[in-house]
Amino acid sequence: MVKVVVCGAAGGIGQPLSLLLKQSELISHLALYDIVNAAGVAADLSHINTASKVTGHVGKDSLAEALQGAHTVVIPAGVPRKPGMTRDDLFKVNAGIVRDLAEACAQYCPRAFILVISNPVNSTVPIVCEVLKKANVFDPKRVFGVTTLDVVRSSTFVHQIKPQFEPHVNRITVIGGHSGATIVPILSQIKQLSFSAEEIKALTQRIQFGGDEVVKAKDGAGSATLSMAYAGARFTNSLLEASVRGTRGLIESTYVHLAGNPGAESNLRSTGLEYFAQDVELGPEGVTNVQTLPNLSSEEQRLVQVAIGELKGNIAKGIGFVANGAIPTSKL
Ligand SMILES: NC(=O)C1=CN([C@@H]2O[C@H](COP(=O)(O)OP(=O)(O)OC[C@H]3O[C@@H](n4cnc5c(N)ncnc54)[C@H](O)[C@@H]3O)[C@@H](O)[C@H]2O)C=CC1
Ligand SMILES: O=C([O-])CC(=O)C(=O)O
Repeated sequence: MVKVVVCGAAGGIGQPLSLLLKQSELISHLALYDIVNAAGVAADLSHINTASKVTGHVGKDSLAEALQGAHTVVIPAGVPRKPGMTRDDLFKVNAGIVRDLAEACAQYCPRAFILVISNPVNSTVPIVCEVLKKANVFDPKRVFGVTTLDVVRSSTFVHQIKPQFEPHVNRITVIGGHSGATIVPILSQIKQLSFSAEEIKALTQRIQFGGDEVVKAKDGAGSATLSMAYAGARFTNSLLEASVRGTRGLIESTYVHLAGNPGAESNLRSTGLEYFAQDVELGPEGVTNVQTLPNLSSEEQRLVQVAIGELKGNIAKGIGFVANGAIPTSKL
């Protein structure tokens, strides 16, 4: 039974995510932190008749109290996209928010698992890792970029064109990162069904740009929140199952720091990247094993090369932000 902290708990993702986590029997204390409204959300959730205690913490002065003793910190803090924006456009606001939260984690809960939802994930995860490295508390097994929504969408969209594919049972590996062309679903893994080249192309495109569908439909009111809360709760629950209950063999696709993670050597060599999303086995200490990349079709290999090109820049931007404290002027 552990303490889990949600940073950004009053937001569009934070509220339903906290609601879903309130249902976990592995959480004894759910601490909700935000710069606004966290007390109200906590009071509301605290009436739900599950055993966990819920506390609300509003504003920077209460961040230490929120984080102390945390087993896991989930971070959906920051601004979402509006139509016409890329995830990278969020960097100038969210980079500083995520850096400050990571600095507080380094100080108050240096051994906590940190799950990063705030976009652009391809850059915010490097920001968290660089902050923890600077503070000498970095353990690559304990920091995760939450890319589960891409996995959730993959199963759903495949089911929509192949109803015999059960979306709740069949998991599809998604590798690369979490934005547009960096999202590479490995549809060639689905051996039980056949797809035409056109179907694969359309599905891949829809999965890569699934976030845009929601941004467009919400028409200025933000991006995916409910499906993201579901995906975030799924990843958090998998990690808690593996680390608290000790369940073995739990695998999720997630964006992690490769060097220093068990099993990551071959991915490090094949991608040449410091960070990459792929299937990871979870265990008591976080990452137990980074799985070797599955066999890829020639089209998937091409997509991975495109993803690598884009990821390089995203990663460098996150690392540079922590090193220099500055946002590249071209993006201001
Ligand atoms: N990883 C993924 O797959 C996905 C990521 N996202 C990202 O999640 C983030 C949050 O999205 P929404 O919940 O829709 O946004 P939102 O605007 O509804 O909520 C964000 C919350 O963060 C809070 N916040 C702002 N600065 C903070 C700080 N310094 N400390 C703590 N809390 C702070 C705000 O007060 C607000 O309550 C966005 O960056 C969005 O792009 C969204 C969907 C999927
Ligand atoms: O599209 C966005 O900006 C939010 C997000 O990451 C997603 O829905 O996958």
